[in-house]
Amino acid sequence: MAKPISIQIWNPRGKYRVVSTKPMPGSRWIRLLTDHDCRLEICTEKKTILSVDDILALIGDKCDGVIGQESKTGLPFLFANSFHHHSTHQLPGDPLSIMDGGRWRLTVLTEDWGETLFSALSRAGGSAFSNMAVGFNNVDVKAATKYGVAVGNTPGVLTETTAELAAALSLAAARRVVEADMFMRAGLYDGWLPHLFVGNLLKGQTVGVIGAGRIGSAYARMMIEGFKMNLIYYDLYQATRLEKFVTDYGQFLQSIGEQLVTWKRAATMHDVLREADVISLHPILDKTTHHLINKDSLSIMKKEAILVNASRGPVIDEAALVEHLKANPMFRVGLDVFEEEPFMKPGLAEQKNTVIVPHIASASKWTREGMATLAALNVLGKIKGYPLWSDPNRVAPFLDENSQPPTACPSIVNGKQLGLTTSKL
Ligand SMILES: NC(=O)C1=CN([C@@H]2O[C@H](COP(=O)(O)OP(=O)(O)OC[C@H]3O[C@@H](n4cnc5c(N)ncnc54)[C@H](O)[C@@H]3O)[C@@H](O)[C@H]2O)C=CC1
Ligand SMILES: O=C(O)C(=O)CO
Repeated sequence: MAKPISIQIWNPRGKYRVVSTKPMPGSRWIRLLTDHDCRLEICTEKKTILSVDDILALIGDKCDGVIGQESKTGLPFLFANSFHHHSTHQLPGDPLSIMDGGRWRLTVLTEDWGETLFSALSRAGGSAFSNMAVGFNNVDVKAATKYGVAVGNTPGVLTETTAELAAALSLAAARRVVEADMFMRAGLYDGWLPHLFVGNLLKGQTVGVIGAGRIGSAYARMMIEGFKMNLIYYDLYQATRLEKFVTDYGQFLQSIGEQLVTWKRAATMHDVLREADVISLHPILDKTTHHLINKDSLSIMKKEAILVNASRGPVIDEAALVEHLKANPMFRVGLDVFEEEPFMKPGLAEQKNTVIVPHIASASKWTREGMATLAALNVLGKIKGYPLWSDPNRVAPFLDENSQPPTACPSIVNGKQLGLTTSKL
């Protein structure tokens, strides 16, 4: 069995043993655990992704809870976690086979939180696991529930930060910021030209959002308030608050003599793809959203459209995207996530009509420290037998540095299945 080499131990005499598979930002999460009688072991191993064997070694014979990382794309439980019953999408052949330097090889792209790890955690006396992420497509929630392990995630604290990065990618792609920056640095600029890096004006255009949940709605508001764009969205559920916001904001604009902004809930995703000038993807990753954007869906988008993805890489068929980018030089993308992270499909990096960043959408200091705090409090709360927080989207009380957090688990995704009670707070 592979043994992780380096571990940092805090509060060695603590009664409850909690393991974190990675160092996390900030120190409040460490204090919260150690102040509550936890012995905290942080794996400081340099590997980006720990293998199942590494994590088994970390769990050992006695472990009360684990904080894990989504880290990468995370395909393993894509299909197991789906709560939706119909899909027109094909299952991928072998999601863990990736092309590396011209050879196919097997790899594990993420911490693989399935049957093996949850049964081991349960045998070690553990009942708590939390991802330091809102997405949990790397976790087999059914297996966790079977072994009585609560699965935490970190919603709310990363909504605005992630939406801001999606807005940054939209702008950078629309105005060709990266291309122009590279041109400048290469010393190619020799004076103003009428045709130099002409891009798209956003004002008055239509922004399309696919998956208008927390992040999708926050992004929509930014684009509507910032650039006075009209909205078309597709989601399985009606985004009532977002619709009301656009109606009210449109009326306000009219009252000051400016042009109205409008919203439309599309009956199908294809309506969004056909109509929108900028399309941003914000759904969860499950079997209904795997390769949602593929050769066919790309073909119905406007030739000069902008596509942004800060959700999960496999929502886009990246090989089809590369072909589309090659054939349509005025079509542009902003990508924070990739189908087989940390790799990119051949040809993507060479395309000038791309803006590509390494999965940094939630990377603001406040958000990352907050994610660490929420993940630690999910684990601590379950160990201590605290109830579930009544509204996982209202996490501010857990993040106030100057007060003790509520005695509740901020967000447990299988709380109901485990029969956990909900806090009255
Ligand atoms: N790039 C990054 O660093 C980050 C990525 N994320 C990703 O963003 C996702 C969304 O996060 P939140 O907005 O907090 O989640 P959320 O649950 O509030 O929103 C997801 C929305 O997608 C919708 N949806 C589900 N299936 C759909 C389908 N087939 N078609 C259209 N819409 C569908 C849901 O109804 C929901 O409204 C996360 O699950 C995660 O994978 C989140 C944070 C940071
Ligand atoms: O929270 C998530 O789901 C991420 O991708 C990392 O912020």
